[in-house]
Amino acid sequence: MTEPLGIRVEGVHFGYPARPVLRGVDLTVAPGQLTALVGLNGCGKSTLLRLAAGLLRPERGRVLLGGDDLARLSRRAAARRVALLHQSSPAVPGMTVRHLVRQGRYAARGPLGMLREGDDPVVRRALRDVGVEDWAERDVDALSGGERQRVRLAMALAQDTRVLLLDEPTTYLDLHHQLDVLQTVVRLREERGLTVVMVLHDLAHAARFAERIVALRDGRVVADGAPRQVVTPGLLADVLRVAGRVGRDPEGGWPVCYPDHPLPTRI
Ligand SMILES: Nc1ncnc2c1ncn2[C@@H]1O[C@H](COP(=O)(O)OP(=O)(O)OP(=O)(O)O)[C@@H](O)[C@H]1O
Repeated sequence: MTEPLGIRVEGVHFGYPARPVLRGVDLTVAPGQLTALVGLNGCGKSTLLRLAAGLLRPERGRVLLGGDDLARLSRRAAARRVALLHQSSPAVPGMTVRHLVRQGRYAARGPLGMLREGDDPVVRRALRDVGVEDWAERDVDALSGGERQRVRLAMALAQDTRVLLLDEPTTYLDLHHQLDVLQTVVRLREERGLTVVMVLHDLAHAARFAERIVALRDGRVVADGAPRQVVTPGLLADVLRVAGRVGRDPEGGWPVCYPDHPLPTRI
């Protein structure tokens, strides 16, 4: 197992034209930590992950991976350290699952774009990690939404990075595969020492699988801590704009939410 890498987001401001999104985000993710990022639609979760992956540059502040400022790393050097599972991506007509997952190896390619020796075992392992090896020769555009989501996760794993950023990894998945994917993430993080940040809309999953929950509102971190401390009726109301109760799982002890009704929201 290689040493896990930590992430530091320092005073980050970012906006799209005419739309400020992040307004001074500070966040330190310890090496090997499994963090869930929660918040309302449009509050900036995906933007924060894109900044942490080096796909966007902060207007102010900086993002460090393992102590190195991402702004000083080339796109390829960053992609060797951090993989991002995007929220969605278009299907590529005629591309097989194996071919798509191999795209995850682009950062590991040599200067002439050739796959280095040893790439295929990484691709095979990624296909196995999410249980899609039997589909390797199928066309991606012939897969269901949930099947495609798992293949996209395999592509991110094929990058073989120490930091994994997952933007809604359970989207399109049935409950069986939601649990399967989240347990796989927990297992890989333990086995390979990955640092994981994942955006989850399901607070029940965040409370059960993450060791830390970070909540964003209006472009700022407004709650940050262990699920047992952070998941409260106040968080439901203030951050997720839902009135509800919070109890405890009788066996696991993690917080369980009983949402009741939505509260007014500006977004
Ligand atoms: N490429 C873009 N150009 C302009 N505005 C954008 C762009 N991408 C996102 N935004 C806007 O920035 C804000 C934050 O978007 P972001 O995707 O980070 O939110 P999010 O918290 O991930 O939302 P969701 O839960 O819906 O995925 C939103 O208001 C969105 O409309």
